[in-house]
Amino acid sequence: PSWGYSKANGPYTWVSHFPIAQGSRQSPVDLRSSDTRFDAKLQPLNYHYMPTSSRILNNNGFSFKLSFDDSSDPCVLSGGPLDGHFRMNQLHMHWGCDEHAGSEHSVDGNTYAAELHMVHWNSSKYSNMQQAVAQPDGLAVIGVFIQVGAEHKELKKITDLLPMITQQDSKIELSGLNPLLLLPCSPAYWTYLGSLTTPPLYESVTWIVMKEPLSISSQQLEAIQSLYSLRSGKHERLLNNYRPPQLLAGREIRASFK
Ligand SMILES: NS(=O)(=O)c1ccco1
Ligand SMILES: [Zn+2]
Repeated sequence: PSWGYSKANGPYTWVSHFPIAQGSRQSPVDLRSSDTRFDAKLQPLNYHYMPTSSRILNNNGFSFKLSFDDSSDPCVLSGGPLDGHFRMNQLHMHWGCDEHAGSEHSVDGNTYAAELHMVHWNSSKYSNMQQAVAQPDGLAVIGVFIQVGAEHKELKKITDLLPMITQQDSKIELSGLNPLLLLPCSPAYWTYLGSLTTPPLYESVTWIVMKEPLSISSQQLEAIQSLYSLRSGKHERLLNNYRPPQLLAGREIRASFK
C-alpha cells in the first residue's frame, strides 16, 4: 500500500520505500533545551506577507493543504537563519485524536494538539518548488504549535470551510487569508537543518519552529479532526497524521531567544 499513518503503512514502514528515513538530518525532532544554544547572531525573521487567495484541498488523506499561487510573490520569507528569499508555496497541518498529541516537533518531550506548517521554497536560487524540494538549501518551513483555548479568528477562515471538504481530494477556494495572522505574537524561534516529515522525506528543509503556540477552540480542532480519508482503503477519519521525533544525530538546534 502507498505510505500513510496506519499500522500497515505508517512512519515505521516508510524506510522500506524511502531509505533516507534513516538519514542524519530527518525531521521532526524533540527540541530539548539541553540540545539548544542561544545564537545572538540570529537575525529576526522578515515576513513580506499579505492577504492572498488560496485553494484548500483535502489532499488525499495526508492533511488539508492550502496552496498559494506563487507565480507572483505575495508571501515571501527572509532573515532569521536564511540566506536569500523564500516564497510560500503551501500551508498544512498535522494533528492527533486528542488535544495532548498531534504536533510533530516537541519541546522537552511535550507535544501539542496540532502543528501548522508554512512551506516556502528558495526563490533566490531555484525557479520553482519542484526544483527546490530536493536541494539541501531548497526549503524553509515555519512550524507553529497549536493548543486548545480561545478561538483563532484567522484560522476560523479555514476551519469553517473544512466541513465542505471532508471527502478526500475535495477542494474549495479561500481568498483573503492573511498568513501574517497565523503567526504568534512572539518572534522567538528555534532553527535547525532537517527534512520533510512526510515521504519523500527529502533533507532539504531549514526548520524554523516558533516558541509561542497559537490557540484554537475545541470546535475548531474537532473540525480538523473530522476530515475523512480513503488512504487505508476504508472511509475513515484522518487522524494522527504526525511523524514521531527522529534522531538529532549530532545536529545543533539554535534558539533566537535566551
Ligand atoms: N510536513 S512538511 O512540511 O515537512 C512537508 C512539506 C511537503 C511535504 O512534507
Ligand atoms: Zn508538515
